[in-house]
Amino acid sequence: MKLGKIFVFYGPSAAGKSKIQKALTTEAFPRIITSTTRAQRVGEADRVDYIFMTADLFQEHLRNGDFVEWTLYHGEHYGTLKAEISKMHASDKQAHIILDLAGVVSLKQLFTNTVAIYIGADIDSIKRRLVERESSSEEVDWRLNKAITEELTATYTQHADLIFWNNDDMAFNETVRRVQEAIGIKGTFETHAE
Ligand SMILES: Nc1ncnc2c1ncn2[C@@H]1O[C@H](COP(=O)(O)OP(=O)(O)OP(=O)(O)O)[C@@H](O)[C@H]1O
Ligand SMILES: Nc1nc2c(ncn2[C@@H]2O[C@H](COP(=O)(O)O)[C@@H](O)[C@H]2O)c(=O)[nH]1
Repeated sequence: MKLGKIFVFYGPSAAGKSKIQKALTTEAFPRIITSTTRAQRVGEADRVDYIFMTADLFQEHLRNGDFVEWTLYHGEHYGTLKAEISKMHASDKQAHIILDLAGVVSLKQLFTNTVAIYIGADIDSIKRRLVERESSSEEVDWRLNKAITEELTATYTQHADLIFWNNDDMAFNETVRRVQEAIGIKGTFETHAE
C-alpha cells in the first residue's frame, strides 16, 4: 500500500480553513471528508463538505471502531472514518483534511507523514465572519471564546509545521498561493469570490 502525505488544516473557527481548502482541492490533491452530527449550514452539501450523520449513526460507527479519530466540539461529534483514509492510502496521492487540534495530534501519532498547517486570522476577522455565518449568537460567542482562549494561543500553534494568516485585510489569492507554494502543489487553482 502506497502512502502519500496528509496535510491537516487546523485553527480557529472562521479562520478560512474551508475556503483555502476548496481553492487547493483538485483530483490530484483531494480532500479527506470527515463526518459530523452538526446541522448542515446553508450552502453545504452532504459528502462534499462533510458526511452528515445522526447522533445514533455516529455512535454506531464509534462502537464498531470505524473512526481513526473523533472529537466533540460545541456539543456535536466530528470524526474521521477509517474508510475515508483508506481511499487516499489506496493511491500514492497526497491529500488534505480539516481537523481540530485533537485530530492533528492523533493523526501525527498514527501517520508519520502528517503535515500540520495552522490557519489563523485576527479576532476582528473571525468575529465579522462568525456573525455573518452563524444563526445563533450563543454559537458566535462560544466559537469566539474558544478562539481566544485556545485556538489563537501557543497551545494550538505549537503543533504547526506551517503557519498562515488569513485576515480580512489580506489578499486571499496571495495567501492561497503561499500555501500552495509551501506544500509544493503544482498546477492551477480556482479562487472563490465572496
Ligand atoms: N480572506 C477572507 N476574506 C473574507 N472572507 C473570508 C476570508 N477567508 C474566509 N472568509 C469567509 O469566512 C467564513 C468562514 O470561512 P471558512 O468556512 O473557510 O472558515 P473555517 O476556518 O473553515 O471555519 P470553521 O472551522 O468554523 O468551519 C466564510 O464565509 C468565508 O467565505
Ligand atoms: N478531530 C476532528 N475535528 C474535526 C473533524 N471534522 C471537523 N473538525 C473540526 O471541528 C471544528 C468545528 O467544525 P465546524 O465545521 O462545525 O466549524 C473545527 O475545528 C474543525 O476543524 C474531525 O473529523 N475530527
